[in-house]
Order: sequence, then C-alpha cells, then structure tokens
Amino acid sequence: MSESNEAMKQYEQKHLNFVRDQIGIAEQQTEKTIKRAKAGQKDLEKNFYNDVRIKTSTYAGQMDTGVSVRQQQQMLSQKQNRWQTATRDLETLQKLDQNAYFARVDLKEDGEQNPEKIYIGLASFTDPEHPDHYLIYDWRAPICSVYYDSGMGEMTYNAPMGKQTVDVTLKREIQIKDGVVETVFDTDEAVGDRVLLENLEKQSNTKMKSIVATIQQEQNAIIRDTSSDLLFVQGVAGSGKTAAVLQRVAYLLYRYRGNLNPGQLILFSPNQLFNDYINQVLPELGEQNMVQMTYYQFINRRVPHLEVETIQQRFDENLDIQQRNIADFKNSLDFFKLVTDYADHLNQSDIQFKNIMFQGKVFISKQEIKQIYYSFNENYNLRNRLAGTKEKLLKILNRHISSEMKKRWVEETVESLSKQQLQMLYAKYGEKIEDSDKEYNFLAKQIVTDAFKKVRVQIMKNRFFSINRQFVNLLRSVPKMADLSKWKISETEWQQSVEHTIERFKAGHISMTNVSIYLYLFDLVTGKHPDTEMRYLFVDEVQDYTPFQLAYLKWNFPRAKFTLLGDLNQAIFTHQYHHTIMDDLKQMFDPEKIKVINLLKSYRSTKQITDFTKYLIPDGGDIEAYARTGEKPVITVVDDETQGITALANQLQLNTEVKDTTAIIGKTLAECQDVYQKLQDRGIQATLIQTENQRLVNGVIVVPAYLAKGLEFDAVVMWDGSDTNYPDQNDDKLVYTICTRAMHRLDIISIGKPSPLFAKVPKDDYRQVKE
Ligand SMILES: Nc1ncnc2c1ncn2[C@@H]1O[C@H](COP(=O)(O)OP(=O)(O)OP(=O)(O)O)[C@@H](O)[C@H]1O
Repeated sequence: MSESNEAMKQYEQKHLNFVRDQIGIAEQQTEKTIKRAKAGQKDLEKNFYNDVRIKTSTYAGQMDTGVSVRQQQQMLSQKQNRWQTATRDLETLQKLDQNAYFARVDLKEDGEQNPEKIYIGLASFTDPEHPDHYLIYDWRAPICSVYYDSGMGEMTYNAPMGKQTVDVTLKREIQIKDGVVETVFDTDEAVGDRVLLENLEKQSNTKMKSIVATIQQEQNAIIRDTSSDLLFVQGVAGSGKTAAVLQRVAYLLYRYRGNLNPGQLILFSPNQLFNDYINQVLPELGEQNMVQMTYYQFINRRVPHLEVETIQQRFDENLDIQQRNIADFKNSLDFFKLVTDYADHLNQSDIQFKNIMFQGKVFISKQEIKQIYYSFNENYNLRNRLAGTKEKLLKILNRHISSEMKKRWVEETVESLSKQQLQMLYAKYGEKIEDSDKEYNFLAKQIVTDAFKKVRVQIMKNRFFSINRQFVNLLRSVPKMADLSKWKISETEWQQSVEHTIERFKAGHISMTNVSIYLYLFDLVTGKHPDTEMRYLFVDEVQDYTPFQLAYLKWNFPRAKFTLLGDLNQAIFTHQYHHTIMDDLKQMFDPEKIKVINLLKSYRSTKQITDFTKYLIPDGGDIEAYARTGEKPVITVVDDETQGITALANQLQLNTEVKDTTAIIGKTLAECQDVYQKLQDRGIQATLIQTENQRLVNGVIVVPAYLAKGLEFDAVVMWDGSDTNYPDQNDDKLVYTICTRAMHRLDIISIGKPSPLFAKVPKDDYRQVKE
C-alpha cells in the first residue's frame, strides 16, 4: 500500500522532531562538558605550581618534582583534549541539528521479522539515553553502502567481519532545511535522479561542494575501495572523478580512524587554482584536508638553484617531431629504468666528483675522492659508499688540522689578532691560558678549525659530488645504454639535444622532463630514503603525467596505495604515451592489485552540451549525457576581433541577467590578456586569471585553457574557436577540455571560419549564427 506523500512527510517530520530533541539534549550535555573541561583547565593552569610538589634540595626531591610537573602537564593536556573533542562534537551536533540526514533505508537482516530504519547523514548520532541505538548513521558506515548501490531486495555490503546480506525494503530521499522536512521521495533505484537533478541544476560556485547525498553507484565503488594497490579511474569530463576522490579521502579517514591521519594522504592536483577550488569539501564533511600539491611544487622546492619550466611555458612550447620523440623517450618508463641501471653502474665507475677546495687551492682532489669511493667492497651500495667516503674525508680533514697548525699563515694570523678577536676566542674557551705555548696551540687550533669550516661544510653537504656533471654524464651515456632507433631518434639528434639541455642548464633552466630525471638520479646517488609514512596517494588529471613522473612518485612513496584519476581525452600536456600507460602501470604495481573503473556519464553539463562535446574527440561515442536539459551550444561567427568583442559583451550581459558566472576561456595567456584589455576598454568588469596562484572569484573571469583544468563554470564562452586558432585534430583534446568546463551554457566565438573540429558535430546539436 503506498502512503500518500503528505502522510510520509508528516511521519518523517515527526521522526525528525524526535531526533532533533535528542540532538538538543546531546548539545546541552556537550556544552556542559565543554564548560567543565574549560573550567578544569583554567583551575589547573591557575594552580599549576601550587599543586606541583617542589622539592629541589635533594636528588630524590628533584625527581619527585619532575614527576609531579609531568603529571600536572598530562592532566592539563587531557583536559585540553577533552575540551577540543567536545568542541568538535558540538560543531557536528549543530550541523546535524540543521540537517540531520538525507536518506532513510529500511532493511531486514537475516532472520529478522521487522525491518530496521536506517537514517543516513553526515555523521553518526546515537540516542543519548541508549548509546547503542543509532539515530543517524554516518554515510561512510559499511551498512550505508546499500543506499548507494542499486536496487531493492536482497543486497550485500562489505562489513569489517565480511560480506553481509540484507533485504532492502525501502529507500527514501529526505530533504531537510533548517530542521524542516521539505521533500520526501521514495525510490527503488540507487539514488533517485530527482535530488541529483536538483543539485546539478544549481549555480556553480568558486568552491566545490560535497556530493554525499547523491553519490552514484559507480562512484561509490571508487570511494569505498580498500583492496587495490592501484585504483585507476578513467572518467569522461564531468563524470565526478574529483568529487569521488574527495569523498574517498573522507571515507578512508573514517574507515581507518585512529590509524590514519590526514598527513598520510597526499593529493597531486593540476594547479593551485584547483586546490583552492576543492579545499572546502573535506571541512564540509567534518574532516581535515589532506596534503595537496602540484607535481611542480613537489619538484620545484628541491631545486631552488634552478628555474623549472612553468606550466605556462610547458603549454606554450612547440616541439617538432624530433624533439617530441626525445621527450617521449625521456618521459618513458624505459628511461626510468635506464636511470636506475645507470645508478647501479655507478657502483663500479663513472661517479663524478669535484675537488674539495681550500683557500682557492685543491685540498682533496676529485681523483683522491674517487679512489676512496671505489675502495669499499662491492657489497656497498651508493648510499653506503657516499657515507663511507664522507667519513674518510672528515678523517683526512682532522689530520690536516694538526699539520696545518704549524704553517706560516697560521702563525701570522695569531700574531695579528686584535684584542677584540682574542677576547672572542677566549670566550669560547672560558678562561685565559697562562702558559704561552699552550696559548699559541689553542689559538692556532681555533683559527685552523675556523678556516676549515668551509671544507667541513663541503664534505658534510656532499658538495664534493657534482650532480650536475653526473646528470650530463648520464645523458651522454644514453646511446651506449639504449636503442635510440626504437624511439626514432638518431645519435646526432640525441647529442644535439644533450648540448641544448646543457646550454639551458648552464643558464639555470631545466625542463619538466629533465628535472624529474635529475632528481631521481640525485636521490639514487645520495641514497635518499623514500617516504614510507604516506599511505594513500591521489593524482587528479593523471593524463598530464608522464610514465617517468608516475614511476618517480611510486619510488618516492613506496608504501602508498595509488588512486589515479584521469581522462585521456583531456591530455593537453602529454601526447603519445597514453596508449601504453596501462602496460606501464602493470609493471609498477602487482597486476592482481590493480582495479580499473570507467566512468562514462557526465554530470557536469547539460545533455545539450555533453552531446555537443562528445563529437569533438575520436572516442566520444560512448559518453553518456545526464538527462538535464538546457540550450544548445551556439557558435557565433564574426568577421574580426572588434565584432567578436561586441558579441562577447552581449553574451556576458545575457549571462549576468540570469546570474550565471561566466568563464571566457582562451587558448593562451597572451590571447586572454588581449581579450581582458578589450573588455576593460569597454568598461566591462572581469577578472583575468594569469597565474595559478590567484583565487577564483565570482563574476566574469578570463582564463587560459591550461589553468581551467578541473574547474567548472555556469557558462563558458570559448574565445576564438576559429580554424586559425585550432586548425586540426591535434587540438581536439584542448577544445574538448575547454567546452566541457560549461555546466549550463556554452558559447563559442569564432573570428572567421570555425575550427574544423566543430564540423564533426551534427548540425542539429548546436546553433551557428553569423554576426
Ligand atoms: N553523484 C553526484 N552528485 C552530485 N553532483 C555530482 C555527482 N557526481 C558529480 N557531480 C558534479 O558534477 C560536476 C563534475 O564533477 P567533477 O569535477 O568531480 O568531474 P571530473 O570527472 O573530475 O571532471 P573533469 O575531468 O572534467 O575535471 C561537479 O559539479 C560535481 O559536484
């Protein structure tokens, strides 16, 4: 018998009132706890020294005092903890008071007669009177999985004690606002489309929102996976990859609470803007953010003396076919292995040292250092060799200090010491020495040690090893170690590229490709310990990573489980490798522990936009649009830039009237700067995003394509989608990336003939107008 909607609503409101009453009671109790903990803490602080037994005259007394201080400190920190936990609890309760839950599932466990009602919300809440009775289940609790997975009837879910089967008899979506039930809706699907549609129709924001109430089944599989070492998600634009990964972080922090902290999860994101865009999701879910950085930041902080190619330079660079072949080779997993083998071979020969200098002269020659380095037995690895060499060099230095003391320059320095300098030296020693021989020895030793300080630093900081020369030596050795023809590279081309790298290197520049090689080599030679604390590593927009970079990340975080998210159709930095990426990954991870999930449905854009964009790329046929409707995309063809700016201004006016935020997305930064200036000239307000360090703002923004990665906007105007700007297939991924940023509206302005890429879209799927 189906209940009328009104009756359902009344029932749920009554239940909600009951739950809110209990929340109210819990809030009061928690407030009391906070007050008590605060007062206790204050008392403790006030009486800290009164309560400490201070006895310092005897050793036992001092011990006793120490113990007493420690006890007081411990009590203080316990009180502080209690206070902090209670404060956090209160915040959660206040959230629940506003919006207690978003769904109800009725289910029967094996053998039970009556179904149990499970209410699902952002956090768990138990009846204050009966702590075993859950009034709200945290969405991450194992049992809540049945809500997100499809269908009704018998279903299984993974619980800590193994697979559990339940009979699901009801799934209900409940929308609550400020403590009032607004809508109630029963569904027999996974998560009904209604709420999802409502959520997707909302206007965009400069901050991404959580999606816990409407997680889709395939996303749930990503969020709750705990068995794979590598979870690889290939998802079309807007399929919720980023959304899923953020809820996954929240899930993992819940699932492994107490054993996993946010510092053990790291997210590599495409740029800083994106970091800013997503940084509210986890706090909204009551969790702290994980470590977030870009690959550039990860690398760049380690080479402060070099200027690493920026995201913009990388995007603007136009490689010819030979340079591309070389880059493909250097970015490959083969090259990663080559560097590993090369480092292995350094155990026998070819290590590059520098002379250790003292006062402009060679103090220990590189040949001598090399001899020491290779004097250790063959079981030594590179780390031990370097450590052993360092130790021996320090011994040599100490021996030199004694002999150097007898040198003429030392005598001269001692004689010419001023009164002030003498005082400073004595201050170090403590008192004046009466015996003049002893005094001379003392002063000479101080002077020589001081003078050799720089030598000591050279030894301690491995400055006798030249990573720069080693890097060049590696590059020069490549033709001996690899079959270049496999990569369609001639030896001359290779040598030329090495010379070019050296030239750039001497001027302090290094490319993104070279810097990973450089650092990996450095790490191997110096025996850097990888980070074994990191448990989970996430890469968003993985299509822009090279196999070398992924292997280097794996090397750096050997114990972390990897979640890689990407869309090969949005690869705007990498060109060729993606056909083989899965083969490469199978070499890095146990193939049995790799799980691949494909997401084909796009949630971001309207059906009209998705149907348009899927024709822009070769394999777009499989992309499914979500049934949310809007206007067809419009291509406006203009004769010149002035007309284009007029068309743009008109469109902005229309978008602003319906309160849409608009992103004008251009190909390059230069193009965006130009458009921005022209808008300024016409008195139109906009924000130009030039670097990733800026913040997203509401209103109109002008942004180059490579910085718009991962972001979304109500409306997108693609600036100059002409055939001059995007002449051929090589640009398809870029055009696809730009157009798929739009949620509700997509306009393309083309100065002259539109790009041939648009010709692939059926005429019915867009409107073309001529100004
Ligand atoms: N289950 C869901 N419920 C509500 N909104 C969703 C859901 N899945 C995705 N979305 C929304 O769809 C939009 C696109 O999601 P997201 O940015 O995670 O996609 P993506 O796959 O990372 O996209 P891209 O690769 O294009 O950057 C976001 O606004 C997100 O909140």
